[in-house]
Amino acid sequence: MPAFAANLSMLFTEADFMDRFRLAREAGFSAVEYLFPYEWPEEDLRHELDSNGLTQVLFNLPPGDWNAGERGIACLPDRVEEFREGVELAIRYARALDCRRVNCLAGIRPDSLEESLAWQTLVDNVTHAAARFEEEGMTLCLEAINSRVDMPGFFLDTSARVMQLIEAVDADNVRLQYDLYHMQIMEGDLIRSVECLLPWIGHIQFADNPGRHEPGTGEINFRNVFAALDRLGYGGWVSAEYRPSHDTAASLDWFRKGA
Ligand SMILES: O=C(O)C(=O)[C@H](O)CO
Ligand SMILES: [Mg+2]
Repeated sequence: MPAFAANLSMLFTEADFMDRFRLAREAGFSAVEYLFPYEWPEEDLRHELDSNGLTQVLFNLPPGDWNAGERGIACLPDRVEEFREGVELAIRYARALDCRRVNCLAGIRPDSLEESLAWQTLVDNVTHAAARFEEEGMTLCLEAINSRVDMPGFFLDTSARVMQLIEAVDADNVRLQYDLYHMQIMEGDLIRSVECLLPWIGHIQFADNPGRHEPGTGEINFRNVFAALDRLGYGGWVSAEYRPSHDTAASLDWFRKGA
């Protein structure tokens, strides 16, 4: 079975955020991720990781105003300074949490923004972030997110688009974050895609589709997908990023039984 991590922004939400680390450990996880660490002091997060023996595998760069609907600012030309400040803040947290991987959300392109300008801004921002991360021994992940259900207008919505960006940036520490849920919606053909893209995949997440719930609630054959990851020799983390259909404990059958 792959090495599984729990996404604390979606799992264990029955409890306050700081209590979710303990719940993840008690459920048998050795690693966690969550959307953003920035509203908590680094030392408090570090304490939860240490006292529960957990590894932090991923978080995201600051996304702009999340509550106002922003989903990253990397493609927005009038936000470059803010993006760069976010890179430095993320590095501070990554050092404190000993987290080697940070995801960059491309953002939603407003209709008024020309596609070529959004693309060039994204290439420049990712190039900058990758260079800073390289100095820190960190990997920059780029996630393709579905623009059909969850994030209409998201600028990077296919694996091909992310691969185009990885090629344009041409840095050794930039990788594709392959989320099985988003890719099932946009592309399907999951096992063959992972096989083709494997050398560029830096992180994997999953939820079933439709509904974005736990394995077994939808159409993805997780037993076969996880077996394929093993067969292909994928050595990275595979994070459970789903909304439990009832409560978290009841949603973890896939984990207890190995999908
Ligand atoms: O939504 C997802 O799939 C993610 O992984 C991002 O971290 C946040 O939207
Ligand atoms: Mg994801």
